[in-house]
Amino acid sequence: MNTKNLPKIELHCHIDGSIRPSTIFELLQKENIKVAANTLNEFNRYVRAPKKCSSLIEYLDRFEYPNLVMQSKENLERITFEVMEDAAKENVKYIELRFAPLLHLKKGLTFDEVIESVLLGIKKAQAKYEIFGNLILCLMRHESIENSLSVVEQGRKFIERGVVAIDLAGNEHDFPPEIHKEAFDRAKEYGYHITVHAGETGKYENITKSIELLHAERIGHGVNAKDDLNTLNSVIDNSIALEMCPTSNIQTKAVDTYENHPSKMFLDKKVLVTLSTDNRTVSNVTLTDEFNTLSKYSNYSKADFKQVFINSNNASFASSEIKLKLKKFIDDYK
Ligand SMILES: O=c1[nH]cnc2c1ncn2[C@H]1C[C@H](O)[C@@H](CO)O1
Ligand SMILES: [Zn+2]
Repeated sequence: MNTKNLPKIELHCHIDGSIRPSTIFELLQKENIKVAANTLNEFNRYVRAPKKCSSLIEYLDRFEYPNLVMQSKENLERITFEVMEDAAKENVKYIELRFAPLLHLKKGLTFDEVIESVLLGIKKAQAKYEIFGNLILCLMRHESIENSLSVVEQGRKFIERGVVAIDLAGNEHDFPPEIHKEAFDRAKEYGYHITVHAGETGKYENITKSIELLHAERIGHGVNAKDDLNTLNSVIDNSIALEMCPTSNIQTKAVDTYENHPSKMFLDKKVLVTLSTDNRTVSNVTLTDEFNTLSKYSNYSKADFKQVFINSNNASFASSEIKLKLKKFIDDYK
């Protein structure tokens, strides 16, 4: 099966975890920022996580250098364009990119400038390639509720202009979902879609909490639903799509091996499984790589990948017009 040619949809891709290492290295040098490496080869290990980290916390360490070069309009636009370009070149037809806007205000950009630069990168990539994109704003678990509310408030004017949803990301182990409930109540009121990282390396209870308290329509990862039947049933009964990212899950120790990753078992139980990279650079994967790994270790067939496309399209936060265009890609694929 040629998985590269398969039309694909990616719903869970962090911009800051998906910048080309060569771009990060180039921009750090251009901006005279000290780097602990002399060559790109040496630099790679600072932005790519080991195959197995000690925990999600070690994985999240790899976002330090990317953040340093995401503090200007030009860089934000270029980086976003390149992530879309890389995705388009492996037949991703629609991508929902995400990032945490408050992490990009360190060198004087305003919130609006940050969002506008990223949206411009998306727009330029859409003009050049056969790919559509939308943007999800991440609230960070360790940050204050005031900061979360401020993202929801300031992002509001960008709904319908490319911003489609609010997410909760970061250290799940120490910061349960309910801390940010007020921000998610407000997000729902304002008409954002909602997705929440849950059941990645935290407790499976975070999945039902995210659905019931934070109004999640989709769950980022959700692997821990394998450990509790009531949780899995709640995912199925509420038609919650899971944004599953196998390689990232192994790195963060959410799952021990590819063979034990639950995505195929969930798919066979009619869970709305979708597949993504999470972080193309930090996890050193493309979506094609993920598909190849799944066909090797989890026995995914072409029909399974088509079902994943259909699930992803239905669960996407795209307009009905875009969804219709995307449907045609899979209907036409033989
Ligand atoms: O897999 C993840 N789990 C939780 N948080 C994550 C993951 N990958 C990236 N992040 C965090 C680090 C980024 O700086 C932030 C926004 O993209 O989201
Ligand atoms: Zn993620």
